[in-house]
Amino acid sequence: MTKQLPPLFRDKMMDLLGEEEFEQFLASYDQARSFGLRVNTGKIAKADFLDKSPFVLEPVPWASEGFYYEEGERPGKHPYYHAGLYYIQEPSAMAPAELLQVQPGDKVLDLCAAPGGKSTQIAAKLQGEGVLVVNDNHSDRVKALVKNLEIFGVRNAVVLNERPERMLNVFQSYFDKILIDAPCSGEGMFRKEEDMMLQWERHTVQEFAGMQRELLGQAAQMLAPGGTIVYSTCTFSPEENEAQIAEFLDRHPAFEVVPIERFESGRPDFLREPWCEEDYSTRSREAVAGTARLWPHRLRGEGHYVAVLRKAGDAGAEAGAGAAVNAVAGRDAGLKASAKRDAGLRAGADADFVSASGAGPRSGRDALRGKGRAGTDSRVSLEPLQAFEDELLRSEPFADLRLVCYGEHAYASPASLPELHGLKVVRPGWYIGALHRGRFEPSHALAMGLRMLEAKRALSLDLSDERALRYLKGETLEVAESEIIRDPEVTKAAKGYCLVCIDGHPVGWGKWLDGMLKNEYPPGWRWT
Ligand SMILES: C[S@@+](CC[C@H](N)C(=O)[O-])C[C@H]1O[C@@H](n2cnc3c(N)ncnc32)[C@H](O)[C@@H]1O
Repeated sequence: MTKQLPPLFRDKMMDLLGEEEFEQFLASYDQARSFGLRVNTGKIAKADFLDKSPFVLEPVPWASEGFYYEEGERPGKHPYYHAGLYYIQEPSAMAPAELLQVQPGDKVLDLCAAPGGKSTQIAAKLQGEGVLVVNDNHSDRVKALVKNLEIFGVRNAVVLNERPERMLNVFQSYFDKILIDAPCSGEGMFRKEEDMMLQWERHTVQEFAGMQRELLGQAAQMLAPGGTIVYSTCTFSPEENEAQIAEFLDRHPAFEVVPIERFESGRPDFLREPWCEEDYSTRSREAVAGTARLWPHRLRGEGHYVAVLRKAGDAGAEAGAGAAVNAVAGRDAGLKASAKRDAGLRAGADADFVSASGAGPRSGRDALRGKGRAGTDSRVSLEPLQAFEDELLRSEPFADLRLVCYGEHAYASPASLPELHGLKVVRPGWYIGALHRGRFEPSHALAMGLRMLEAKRALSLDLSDERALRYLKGETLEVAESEIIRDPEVTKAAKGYCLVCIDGHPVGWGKWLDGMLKNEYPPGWRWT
């Protein structure tokens, strides 16, 4: 494979690394790559997953929920994948979100998020508490992002399809933590995706450097005092890495680098002609030594670069800097309800694609449960949704969220979110379902975000039950009434919607009637 590397790239790496290290670097292209998956601790405790994992797993040292699996395994072809129990992710790519040190309750922005690898990692760390805003400016890639968040069962995420400069007014100094997993020339992915080599040219590095500079400046404006930005790329070029950070520090004196100790350090010595400017301040030049390089010849993963940047601010927000960034915190608890907030109902906008073209949803006064129904300005009655909740849901999964209707579509949105005036909103929150002609049709996202115990009617198929795969293929199933799990005190009838689970993990809806389960698994998600 070394022969296929673009000659200009080889020459540049030789110049940067020097002959001896360059040989080691080059040799890595002929070595086997590593494969990784990350457990969704928003759905299952890590220990429980390891108990039932069908794969041989080995921990990724820098990611609390990350594991290597062996080449030849096919984790994407397993019912647990459809249950959202893990995400398949290249091991080095697990480092940036880990270094962001997300805590439940944080307000987090994933600025370049599609297809959502790192968004799902952040979501698991939030454990359903706080706000996750994910954005990507590419409309097709956003679809994969939405799907990955849904399969992961994320309840507190908002999905935008925006140019970051349009987000500045709404989110000025709003976020505690921001991840910029920047678009880049992808040199670190040459071994994993050989096509990347064909696209690589010297000028692409310069183009990406321009975009990265803008993204860093925009993120700085959306970050609260005391907040943290993690900047990452999957490329080696210093123009996109150390030079970005040095220039950013020179322009933003309120920021400093929080040193990362776990990996090889960033390279101030790469800040030289002909690759980079040379006139950075001493502070900035020295600071890039605290950023990190993940080299494929030094660890089991592909090439990445990561920098952790802290904005000056109040002491509370700054606590945990420094050493804390090197700790790997594992949290295996399930989704937890955060402090009760006012669940004000908003209703009214009429677009199917949820795009706040100035107006946005209108506010009503009342909450759905126990405090009334839609506000007087609503054109959509929420009664069918309430009836569904009464019939099917044991918990109050929307209690801490704000119900929002866009046309017929109901979402549960993080309550503390600012108004998203004028932004292209793909998902204003957890998609609950459609209110149509006096009926409520629960969404697949609702099923994926629930726990089996939250449903008053459920069916749990064993992994070994041939009906588990048949369900995922979209087939109608024979299901005896006695198999429908329900509390006779609460739900006497087996008839109607039922949360279908595999080994106790929700995979979708079915409708039971007279010994048959009508399959509600969405066609686009089916096992093929
Ligand atoms: C490296 S990929 C992100 C991968 C993602 N973080 C993950 O872990 O799955 C970079 C993404 O940035 C998006 N992008 C490029 N320019 C952007 C911009 N100006 N604003 C927002 N997103 C952008 C691309 O569409 C692409 O999906």
